[in-house]
Amino acid sequence: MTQEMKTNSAGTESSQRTSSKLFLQQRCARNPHPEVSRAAASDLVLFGGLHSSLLGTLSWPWPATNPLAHWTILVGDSGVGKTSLLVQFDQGKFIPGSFSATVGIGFTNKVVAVDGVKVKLQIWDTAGQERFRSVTHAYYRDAQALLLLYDITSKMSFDNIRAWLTEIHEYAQKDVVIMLLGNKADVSSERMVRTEDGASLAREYGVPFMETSAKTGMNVELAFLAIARELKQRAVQPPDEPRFQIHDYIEAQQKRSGCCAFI
Ligand SMILES: Nc1nc2c(ncn2[C@@H]2O[C@H](COP(=O)(O)OP(=O)(O)OP(=O)(O)O)[C@@H](O)[C@H]2O)c(=O)[nH]1
Repeated sequence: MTQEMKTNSAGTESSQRTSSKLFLQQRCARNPHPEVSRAAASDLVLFGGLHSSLLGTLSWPWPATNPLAHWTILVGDSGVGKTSLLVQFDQGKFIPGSFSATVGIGFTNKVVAVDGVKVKLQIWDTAGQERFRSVTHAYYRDAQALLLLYDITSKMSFDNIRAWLTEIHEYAQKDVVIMLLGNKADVSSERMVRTEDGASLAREYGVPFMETSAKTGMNVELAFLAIARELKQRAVQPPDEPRFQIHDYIEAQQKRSGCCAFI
């Protein structure tokens, strides 16, 4: 995947992937918290360090963040497949090639239909590298959902999940929807993390879990649709109706497709 892919427009009608430079500027203006300002400032510097050829290909005018969209953030170690998962969901494709880490943060707007109702997701793709961590923290607070990824071929990325969850609990809202995803399930020959271990960790933290493949598309749509459904239900559900159960939904969908969910 090229650097350009990681940082620039994916360019479909219903979605746009962009640098969050403008957003960060807005955020600095309305949030005087020094940590956020520092994070934003450092991100701007990092974006400023990008090749001008890349900046030239960014879409213009810059799309504004959508206040009606549900904020969903992809987090996890560098290289686990966050960008690839988002590209697969947004464009239905996997771009193989050499790995190029995300710089800063970017978002894609995506509209999905849940029971005939349009649900807007603003999906933020964060950089997994440690040096961008303070930037990511600044976004947790506004997140309604977090997709937390590890790579099933990397034991370290799995071992780091506890640290990610600690961070999430520290910085995110208490009622944020969290889903644990074991990505790269297509690479079974190099598997280092058993499916049961992912499921068991998810159970321990009370979050839904499934294995995905950004390459084959396995469970990618299901992961985002389950999130969209949960967020939609939270937004519009009448108090007398039974609460939507994301665990049950995923299990039912998996049974229907004959695949494998571990919740
Ligand atoms: N086989 C396989 N490879 C994958 C999958 N997902 C991602 N990859 C590859 O793994 C590498 C890293 O993927 P990225 O999507 O860039 O990872 P990331 O989590 O966004 O990384 P950062 O931007 O550094 O946080 C790339 O070479 C991808 O092609 C997958 O499901 N299967």
